[in-house]
Amino acid sequence: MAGTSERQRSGMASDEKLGRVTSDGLEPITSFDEMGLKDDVLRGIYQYGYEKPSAIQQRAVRSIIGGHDVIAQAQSGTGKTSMIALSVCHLVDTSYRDVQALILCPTRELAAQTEKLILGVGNFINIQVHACVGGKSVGEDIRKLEHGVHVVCGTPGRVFDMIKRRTLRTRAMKLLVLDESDEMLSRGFKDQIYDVYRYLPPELQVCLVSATLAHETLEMTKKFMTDPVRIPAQREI
Ligand SMILES: Nc1ncnc2c1ncn2[C@@H]1O[C@H](COP(=O)(O)OP(=O)(O)OP(=O)(O)O)[C@@H](O)[C@H]1O
Repeated sequence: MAGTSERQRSGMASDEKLGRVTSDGLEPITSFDEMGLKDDVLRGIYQYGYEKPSAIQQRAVRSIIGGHDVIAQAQSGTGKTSMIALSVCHLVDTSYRDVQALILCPTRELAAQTEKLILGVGNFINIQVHACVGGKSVGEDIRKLEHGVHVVCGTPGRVFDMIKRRTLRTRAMKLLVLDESDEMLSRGFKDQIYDVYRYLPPELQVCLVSATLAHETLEMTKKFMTDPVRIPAQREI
């Protein structure tokens, strides 16, 4: 998307292996106030108890909410799920009830945690979110999705099932997040991720969060992303 101008301004380097991917020159933003987040999302963040963004949040949120495709290298426990939650809360327009953001996760637990964080941070924007995961009642998924939600987080198999049934409508989707994509691939979700992707609109922002960037993850970034901004791994939260 508008990634080029940001890169040009900050004089970022390209990385041969990842193509036109950047890393250097993204100044950390050390306060949530400075990120350009909607006021009601900021209120939600502070009410949730966060005072200062973690290292990955300081580096990645601006690019995500600025509409860029982003590759964020982040381990568990670095605040990456909260980063996804607050970015999604900012990007979704809750004045209409279509699914605008889809977050694919490797496990049911991570999908549930993501749902909880979105509801927490989104407390003042009346955001509706549904965790769509295997092992839970299909009837409940259908009921929730037909009632209308802004965000779906889920495991690739169940999400694809809901898309095929046309219960999960993809027409208004503007953001796809692949959380722990290395883990999703190692759990054998590759085909389902590609199946889901084929149903999404072409004008789609894609963010990928992964601790490592394995060969298959790089392949996905090439297929799904345009000029991504890359945020390298950070050591501390
Ligand atoms: N900016 C922040 N300030 C204070 N605590 C935070 C902040 N961001 C995240 N946390 C807390 O740190 C812990 C890990 O955060 P989060 O779940 O967002 O990260 P994660 O990298 O996805 O980790 P995990 O995989 O362990 O859930 C949580 O307890 C969360 O509430």
